[in-house]
Amino acid sequence: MTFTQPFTEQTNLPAPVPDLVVSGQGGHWRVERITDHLAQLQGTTAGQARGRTLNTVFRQTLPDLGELARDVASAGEAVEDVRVRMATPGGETHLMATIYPGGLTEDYKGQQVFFSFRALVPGEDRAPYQFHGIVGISSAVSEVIRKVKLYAESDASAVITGETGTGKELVARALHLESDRRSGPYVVMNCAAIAEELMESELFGHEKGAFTGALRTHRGRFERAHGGSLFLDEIGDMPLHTQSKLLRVLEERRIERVGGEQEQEIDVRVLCATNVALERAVSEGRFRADLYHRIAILRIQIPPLRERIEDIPFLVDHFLEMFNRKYGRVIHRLTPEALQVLQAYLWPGNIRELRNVLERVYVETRADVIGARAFRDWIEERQSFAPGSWDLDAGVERRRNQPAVLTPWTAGRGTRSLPAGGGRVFDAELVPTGGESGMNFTRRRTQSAELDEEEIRHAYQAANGNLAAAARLLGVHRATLYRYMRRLGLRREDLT
Ligand SMILES: Nc1ncnc2c1ncn2[C@@H]1O[C@H](COP(=O)(O)OP(=O)(O)OP(=O)(O)O)[C@@H](O)[C@H]1O
Repeated sequence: MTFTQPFTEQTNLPAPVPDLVVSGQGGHWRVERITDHLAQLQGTTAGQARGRTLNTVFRQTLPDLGELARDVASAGEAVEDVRVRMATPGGETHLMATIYPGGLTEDYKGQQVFFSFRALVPGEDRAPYQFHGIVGISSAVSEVIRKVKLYAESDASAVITGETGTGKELVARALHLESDRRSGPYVVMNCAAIAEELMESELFGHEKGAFTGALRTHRGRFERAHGGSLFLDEIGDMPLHTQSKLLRVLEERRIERVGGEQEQEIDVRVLCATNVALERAVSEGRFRADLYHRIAILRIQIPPLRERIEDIPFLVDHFLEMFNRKYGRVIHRLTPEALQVLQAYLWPGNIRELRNVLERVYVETRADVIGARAFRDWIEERQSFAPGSWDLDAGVERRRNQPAVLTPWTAGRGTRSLPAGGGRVFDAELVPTGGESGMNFTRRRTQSAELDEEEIRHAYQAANGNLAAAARLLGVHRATLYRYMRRLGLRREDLT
């Protein structure tokens, strides 16, 4: 299928010919032109779509088309081959987009942005992204990579947010390696791992005798990162007085060692990561608002692994290759059943946890394929240590028509109460049915784990109409609550 169809009305557009032209200012985009083909994909016609706001024509895309338009308009440069997941009236479709800036609108008040889309070519739909060690197939990973490429050209500070183990440091390193600073040093400092009283000397260095125990002159991380990038991990844990000093350094581009009398110029790009919401820390007075605005000029959000379980098979292959090199053996793959077990887990520790579990199972396995049974001990530990880590729906939903693979050793344990922030213990009762070495299981939902309309309504009202809060009250992930609502045909209006 060729997606792009030339516009008849306009002949002098740069190649490739756009399927969509939007114009706007201040982040509000309207559809100027659209091909019939693309409009039909959204259940409308080109005539009806023209003049409407972008997000009423394209209700749900990942990445968001408006955000792509904004990035391209402000950078003034085209971005090629962005994989876009697009909700359509009949389901969803994946397309490759090229987006390029189109200059000012006729009234000089706004900007135009062009999109051209193409269908994925065979092979492209299954080839994972591999970018400075970042592996994945999901639109979320594609979006992260797109932002890294875009932000690598800037020298502004960036904040990378995401739960623990989602790959924030990997992304920071990729930002450094993609930037003009790649041949300079890349220095890391974890703010949570350094005692408060040592933090300033770690960052800015100290002179000999500056304080008791300062036996030698010490170069700080800023000095060591001169000409390169400094990655400040867990910036949310930085004490307030150090935040003030950091802000001054970022503004003046000069540092002074603790106990020193001379300032020196530094040329460092600061990249930060946090797994706490900095906005909340600002509103609670734990993080300086001015520093927040200074460092959060560019932001990259990495979604948790449970929201992109399609990445799991590719991450598994990536880690198996890594362990094959490390241990000098060859394990080819996981069985589909083993993959299903991994995809049903909520991964509170995200990709780090996945890598660690795989390494343990790798070391314990003598065969060249790893089956579901190999994960038995780990699952048992997880069940007792962190109940609430399994959302069997998450793994099951994308593989409708296949039996869910669960584990016999967890069967019939029922629902327990939750740790803070956790989900339910089991969303299902686990029933062995034979299969791979007796390891195939069908899923049977337990009474207590099933959410019904009344329970959802109750939680929704108790949470004052906030679905995320209602999900927390119910002890399920927000995505799980949405799934239940869809399944029960419930809309928000039905819950009031
Ligand atoms: N997309 C990915 N592809 C391959 N490996 C990944 C990916 N994301 C993370 N990893 C690996 O997972 C592990 C954890 O990643 P990383 O240390 O970057 O996470 P983090 O978000 O910085 O964690 P924390 O918040 O705990 O510091 C690393 O071994 C990293 O290489």
